[in-house]
Amino acid sequence: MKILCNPLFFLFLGVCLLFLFRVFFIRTGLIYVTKRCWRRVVDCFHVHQFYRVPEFNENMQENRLYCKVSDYLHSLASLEDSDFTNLFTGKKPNDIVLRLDPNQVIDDDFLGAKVSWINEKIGGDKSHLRSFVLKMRKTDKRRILRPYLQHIHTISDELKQRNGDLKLYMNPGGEDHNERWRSVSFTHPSTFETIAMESDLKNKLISDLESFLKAKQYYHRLGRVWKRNYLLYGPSGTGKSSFVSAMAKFLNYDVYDIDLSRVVDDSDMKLLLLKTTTKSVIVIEDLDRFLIKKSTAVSLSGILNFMDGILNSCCAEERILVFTMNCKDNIDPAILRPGRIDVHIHFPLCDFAAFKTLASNYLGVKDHKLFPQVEEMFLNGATLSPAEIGELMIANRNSPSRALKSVITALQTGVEWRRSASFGRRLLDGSGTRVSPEESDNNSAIFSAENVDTTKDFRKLYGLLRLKNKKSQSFDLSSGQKYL
Ligand SMILES: Nc1ncnc2c1ncn2[C@@H]1O[C@H](COP(=O)(O)OP(=O)(O)OP(=O)(O)O)[C@@H](O)[C@H]1O
Ligand SMILES: [Mg+2]
Repeated sequence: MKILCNPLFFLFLGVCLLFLFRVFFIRTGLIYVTKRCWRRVVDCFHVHQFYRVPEFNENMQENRLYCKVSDYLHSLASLEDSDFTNLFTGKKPNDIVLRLDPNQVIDDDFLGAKVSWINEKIGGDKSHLRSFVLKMRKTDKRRILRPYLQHIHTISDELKQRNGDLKLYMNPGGEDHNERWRSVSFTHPSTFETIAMESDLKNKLISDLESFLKAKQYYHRLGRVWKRNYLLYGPSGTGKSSFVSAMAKFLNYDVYDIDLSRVVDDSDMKLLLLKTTTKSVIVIEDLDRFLIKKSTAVSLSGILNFMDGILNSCCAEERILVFTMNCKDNIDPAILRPGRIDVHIHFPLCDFAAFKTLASNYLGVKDHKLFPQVEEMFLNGATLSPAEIGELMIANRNSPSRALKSVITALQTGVEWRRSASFGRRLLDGSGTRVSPEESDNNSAIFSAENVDTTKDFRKLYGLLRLKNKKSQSFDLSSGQKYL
């Protein structure tokens, strides 16, 4: 009984009880319920302000801020405290990425103020419309709103820069107007370093892109839309698509790849454009094929309007438009006039300088005793596309000598191949460009631009070459052609 009168006993009992409470609260998770209730109580004494960041604006264009907020929130450690998150595999095989489930709340602190975000799905479960809603105390609003939004911009830009997280958007076509663009991560490995191209030209193009990036005020002063149109033209397998990737990576822009065969009409094309975002490279590949064969539902004036930027003036700016073609000879001059195309870039077949870049990139060889022989062959007019040479080098990457020998054989073969092809009709123009389908349709299917990709032909040829090499060192082109 005496012990009950001892204050130390009560102190000890109190500590024990507190400890047990704590263990009980943490073990059972009641701590979270308590925290939440406490927060609700505190919230009752504050007036809040809400800001919605919808995924699309009233023109149904993607809201860039939504993407930035999404990137920012998904980088927060407090994402793990959210009640419901989805788990996905990341870029690396063992990476696990957390994604907020709809209608979940995520908390954040900024300059001592507490804010929360709700990942809302507008219009029920079947809806595609999403938004983030920011909730902050009115008393904090004036102090933190602007710096907080600026902070989100900065962090999301840094994240994008660090992760190289670019997106490739494709138009799937079809009826679903909410899904004009479908995106995947843009992982094309080409950069300006890996592209074999005359170094002066490459440097000029890089500085052209750099000066475009700095020219916002200049374009606005002239009353022009801040955009630049490039035409990349040259034979198949010379690096046009790879160059687009290099541009996008250099600029850190997303890529919108418009498949003209899936565009239903001119207004569909307009809507596609309206739904592209600023800081993007918009690409139309093989424009010559669509124009010559008229295999797209988009009219010439639809394409011209797009190139002029009349439509773009009502959309976001800071964008690059790129058109690729195999040959621009038969193209309506209206398409190519200055203003519609700002920069024309020719992608030729390989010369010796480009070959050396490829040898260095693919084989790690800067010099070799077979180089003079290869150089002589180029000087004598032999040539292949960089894609063709790249294929041979990849196939023989373990033995540079074998790779170079196979390139020499292929160069010889290529000369004979092209010579034999030119007996009947001219199939290649001066720069090695394939002629149009109309010009070549009486010739063998091998050279028909619409059916045959030179690279694929060459792979078949090369497959044959390897088979034959096992039996004998010589390669009979005429017999090879029978198999093509
Ligand atoms: N100039 C080059 N430098 C380095 N690699 C190249 C070059 N040209 C082509 N290649 C390689 O060849 C392959 C095909 O190139 P790419 O797709 O860029 O050619 P393309 O000109 O777009 O052809 P197409 O007209 O058929 O679309 C790629 O894997 C690329 O790495
Ligand atoms: Mg291409």
